[in-house]
Amino acid sequence: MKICCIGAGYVGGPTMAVIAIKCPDIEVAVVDISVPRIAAWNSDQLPIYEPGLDGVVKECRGRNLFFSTDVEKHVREADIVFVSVNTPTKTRGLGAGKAADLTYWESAARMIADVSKSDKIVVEKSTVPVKTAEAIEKILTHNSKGIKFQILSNPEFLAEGTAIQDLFNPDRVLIGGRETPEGNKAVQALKEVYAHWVPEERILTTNLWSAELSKLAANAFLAQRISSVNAMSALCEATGADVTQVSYAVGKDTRIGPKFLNASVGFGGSCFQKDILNLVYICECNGLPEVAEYWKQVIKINDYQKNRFVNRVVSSMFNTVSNKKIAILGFAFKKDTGDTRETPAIDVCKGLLGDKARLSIYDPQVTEDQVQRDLSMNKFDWDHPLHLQPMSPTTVKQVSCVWDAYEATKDAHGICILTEWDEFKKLDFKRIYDNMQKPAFVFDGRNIVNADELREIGFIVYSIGKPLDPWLKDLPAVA
Ligand SMILES: NC(=O)C1=CN([C@@H]2O[C@H](COP(=O)(O)OP(=O)(O)OC[C@H]3O[C@@H](n4cnc5c(N)ncnc54)[C@H](O)[C@@H]3O)[C@@H](O)[C@H]2O)C=CC1
Ligand SMILES: O=C(O)[C@H]1O[C@H](OP(=O)(O)OP(=O)(O)OC[C@H]2O[C@@H](n3ccc(=O)[nH]c3=O)[C@H](O)[C@@H]2O)[C@H](O)[C@@H](O)[C@@H]1O
Repeated sequence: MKICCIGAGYVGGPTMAVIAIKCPDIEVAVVDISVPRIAAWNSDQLPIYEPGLDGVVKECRGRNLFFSTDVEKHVREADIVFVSVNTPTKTRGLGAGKAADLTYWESAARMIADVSKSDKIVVEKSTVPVKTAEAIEKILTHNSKGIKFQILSNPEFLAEGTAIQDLFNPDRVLIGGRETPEGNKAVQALKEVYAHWVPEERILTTNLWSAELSKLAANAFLAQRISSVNAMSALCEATGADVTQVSYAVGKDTRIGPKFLNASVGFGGSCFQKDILNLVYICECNGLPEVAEYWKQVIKINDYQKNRFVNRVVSSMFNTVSNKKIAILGFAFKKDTGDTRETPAIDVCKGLLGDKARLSIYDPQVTEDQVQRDLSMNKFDWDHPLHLQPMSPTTVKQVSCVWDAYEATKDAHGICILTEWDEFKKLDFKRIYDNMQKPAFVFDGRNIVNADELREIGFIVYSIGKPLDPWLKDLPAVA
């Protein structure tokens, strides 16, 4: 059997590498229109940082895993074609700011129809609006020259930073297909691929629309938990409760569970916001404004949390950060990834720059070039293939990036911790304090420092959702 995956990104690359390592009898080709991305997959410096990925790729690359820009050849030869291309939020026209832009999906589908010479199973791996399979089916069958295509929905649930362990040991694999004999056969064929390593009871099969909607629903529920705990964090600060204690107590209820209840400066990542906006749009299109409004609130609270954080920083520092050096520790949207798509750090940095701060940024996995791109890019432009993203000629002058947390914090007035990298927990804060301007502030957007210890050293500390430092008590949290 031959598998081809269109789109060698955060999903396509790791997912196919794991299929290749677990299924030595299957030949897997990952193809992409981006020449540098494929070159990187074929080099020692993979295009994405993901713990454990290097080892998996090294073991099967050149054996039964291939990365190529020859998209048409590999699609033509494949029995199963996964499509894992970008599905960004539309920035123009109908549904702008909400609906999914299916440009890349449609062009992939048309290309599949053009080059195919044998029947194929086409698998939606990208996250798409519910009912997309119907549109894809139409594109394929109207251009098929008699070739038969079966469309399956097989959404991906991996999280970045833990992608390899998530793929090795998934909570579930979801496969949706048409409820016809041909549809069932296609579902069975894909099920057999996963059955190489996933226990049968964890492979769920549903109809197409349930599979498509379950992916949007899962991301909406996960993001909703974070917005719920973040909303509580604001109330904790106002009342003297401690959000970590509240989360622990709430999560002990087995019906709620302990995971995904960490208050933060806000959730980021390429999907939560995009997928919820997409869900909101679908609800509106289906005449369900109340349901749309309900999910919109998850995004609103996330934006509120990021704003609230910036306002805390500015109001604590005598209501101005103009020309003050602020150290930003962490820029990626979470630890163990270099991904900065929709990271809360972008909004926080933009907020501080709006108040004329000077920023010194350190993230162990993010380059200066990436930070500059992110800070000068328009909303949602980041989610297009790299070579199609508009290049901004301007650099943000008040921003510099360094490769060391001590360098970033030297002479700074304040520190904002925006990613929970493990190395930040082990920093020598006494040394940092001695080299900072006084009073020295720490704003912990991830609740990773020991606030009491830092206060002992002399810092004024703000931790999300924790009882406030006396310094902060009478200052307005929201300007
Ligand atoms: N990043 C994540 O953790 C997850 C992402 N998803 C979904 O998976 C999809 C892909 O996401 P990522 O892998 O993060 O995106 P990505 O941007 O890392 O990768 C997408 C790749 O597709 C390529 N591409 C676009 N159009 C193409 C075409 N017509 N032919 C060949 N290649 C093409 C791009 O050059 C790019 O390399 C999205 O729909 C996303 O919502 C789902 C679960 C997890
Ligand atoms: O569709 C997707 O793209 C993926 O989106 C998320 O995965 P990911 O965005 O990679 O990472 P998460 O671990 O979910 O974190 C998302 C954001 O929420 C934040 N977060 C997470 C958990 C928490 O308790 N608090 C919190 O603020 C993280 O710091 C991060 O900014 C989902 O967890 C995956 O199941 C899904 O496949």
